[in-house]
Amino acid sequence: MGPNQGRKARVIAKIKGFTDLEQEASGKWISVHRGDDSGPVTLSFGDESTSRKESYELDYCYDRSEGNDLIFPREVKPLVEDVFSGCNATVIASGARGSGKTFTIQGWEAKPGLAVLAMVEILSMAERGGKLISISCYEILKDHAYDLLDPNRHEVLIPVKSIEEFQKLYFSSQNSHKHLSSQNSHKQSEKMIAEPHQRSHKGLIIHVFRDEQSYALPLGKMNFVDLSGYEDGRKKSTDGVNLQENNIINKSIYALHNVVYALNANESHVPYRESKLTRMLRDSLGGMNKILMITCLNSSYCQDSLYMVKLASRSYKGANKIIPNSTKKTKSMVEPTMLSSSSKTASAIKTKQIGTRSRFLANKANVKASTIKGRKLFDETCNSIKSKKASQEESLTLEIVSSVTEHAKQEEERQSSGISEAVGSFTEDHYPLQFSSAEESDMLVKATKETMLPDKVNVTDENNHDKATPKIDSNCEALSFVGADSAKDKENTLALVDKDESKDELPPISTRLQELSKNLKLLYSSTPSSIDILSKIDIPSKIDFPTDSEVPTEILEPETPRTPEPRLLANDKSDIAINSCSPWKAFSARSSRMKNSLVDEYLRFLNTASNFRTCHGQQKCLSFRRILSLPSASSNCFVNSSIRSRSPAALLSASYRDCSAAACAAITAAASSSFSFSLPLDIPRALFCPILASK
Ligand SMILES: Nc1ncnc2c1ncn2[C@@H]1O[C@H](COP(=O)(O)OP(=O)(O)OP(=O)(O)O)[C@@H](O)[C@H]1O
Repeated sequence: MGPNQGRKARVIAKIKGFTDLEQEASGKWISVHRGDDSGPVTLSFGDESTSRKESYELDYCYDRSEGNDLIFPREVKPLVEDVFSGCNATVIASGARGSGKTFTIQGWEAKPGLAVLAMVEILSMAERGGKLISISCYEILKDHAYDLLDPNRHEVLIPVKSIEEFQKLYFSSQNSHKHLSSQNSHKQSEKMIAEPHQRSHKGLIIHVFRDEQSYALPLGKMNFVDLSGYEDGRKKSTDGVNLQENNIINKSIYALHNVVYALNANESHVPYRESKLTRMLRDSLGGMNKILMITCLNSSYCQDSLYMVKLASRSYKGANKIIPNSTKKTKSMVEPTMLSSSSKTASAIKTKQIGTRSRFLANKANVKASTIKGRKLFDETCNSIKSKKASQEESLTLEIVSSVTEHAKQEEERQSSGISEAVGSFTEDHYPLQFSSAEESDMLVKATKETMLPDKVNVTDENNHDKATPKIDSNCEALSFVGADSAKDKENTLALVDKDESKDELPPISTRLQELSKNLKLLYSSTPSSIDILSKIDIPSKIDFPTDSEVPTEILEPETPRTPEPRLLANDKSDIAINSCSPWKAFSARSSRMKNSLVDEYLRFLNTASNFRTCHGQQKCLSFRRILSLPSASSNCFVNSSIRSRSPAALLSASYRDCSAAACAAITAAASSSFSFSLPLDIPRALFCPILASK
């Protein structure tokens, strides 16, 4: 409804209707001050017992008496229409425990939730337009994604033709998660059964397909996410959910808000990699896609609701980004998890680590500050078990770090190394791989150690280019590693690695970082955003390229560090920096050698993406052209398998987003011949030859 003033996400609240009990027990603690009907609104919280008054601004707030029948036509129906025009839309309900998230998203038969109302609308629109609909449901439990519709947890899309069918699938899937999860292990199964309210994030994806041919490549899709309730970590858990689980749940909530904040603030860096959920939703959150964040608020006094509205308000404003535990200012947001532990061992370890880290940072901050920022040294993963003492020490450390970092920033600006942007944007925005296990992170640390050595990051060495490329990748991955429980330890390890290296009389870290920065810049300069567009280049008119509006903006940005061939970077003479307007033009402007190389690389990629299967396990013929003209084709239709096994479909769409625009252009050009191919992919190089010859 109301204008979003250029922001990507609309952030609203819904105050849960009073139950009889609540009405008796407490007065009205939330007041909504509306200007006009389109918002924004100010929410005031008055807690009579503490005479506390706080106000927060949001796009809009639905009061107790305003239900889904009002919210749907005003907020969700327009998003359904967007989905049919090729956008993805995401509706997220977050809030404290029992604040009405499930009521809002799912509802029940007599009072359907927004997802059900959306499905009714989508089905009737699909019927009118001859479209196909499928759904998939997933659950994120302890940062692992599970498919709720498949007992074997393989990715599955269920075609849906009627609302009855949908309700049967959807409601049973929402109830099936305990059963499904219980298959994990006997032990866990017992636990699940014993805990009737096991907390997990639940998501529904409604995919809209143009026709049968495009099955597996949705025209658009609509996500509904029921985010488990935020819970103050200091409180004794009421449902057996332990502190660690609480932290994981809260971490996803922070991560999602950080992403929404970054999108609303139009930040160049969007921290999608902070949680499994944000990684999964990634292709539905950026670009032209739509987001509706609904913060559900308890109708009677609830401290957790207050935390949630603070988060929502920050996301709304796109200011004061929440980096839990990173500054004194944001400390209140993470206090619950910081202060709740009584583990002395953990405290001692933590204290030691903090000491080491603070000493390290004090010594190295003037050269490492931007890298630290890129790695989110103090994200919520640091809010692990610790004692009060440890948290006090940490806050002291944080103050030190924050001032040192500030100093380092200034220093860094003087040196204009540019490493921050390079590392930051490579690592999180543009690198979709996930590293969640301790082994993976160990490998990454090892890789980082190797790649930090300047003699091993010689991207200009023609002979070594094959070796150099993966090392640069590993380096970026390692630097970006955040989110796993061991992140902090790994960061400390990194610190020690640096320290040890300096003992061996290697060049100082500043020199090495500069070297790395230089190399990253070289990589950047090879990507199409910085390639001169030769306007005179003759583009064959028969080629049917995606229009600029069809091409996601990400494509035009410097993306995955994997794609460019270092050997070519050094030799390609056309590195003249002008922003490109389309991948094709960027590609055309390249030397034939570069084109050849990119095509080779892309073919290699596609040809290794074998065993592509549709949701029903049957190989299908897909129009290559369609894949390309639908760049937003979603990996989320394979959402779970993309997380677990990186299905070729997910890889394919990810590659379209993330590989260099030039490589995409090669494919786009090839697609102009409208050929189709059967998967598993085996694309002969000959397909590209005419295009290369014509250039
Ligand atoms: N708008 C509303 N009007 C009246 N009752 C409501 C409303 N929303 C929720 N409730 C009731 O409040 C209770 C909690 O709601 P719900 O289960 O939707 O909360 P939740 O946030 O999903 O909880 P959890 O965090 O445990 O998943 C339910 O009994 C539900 O029927």
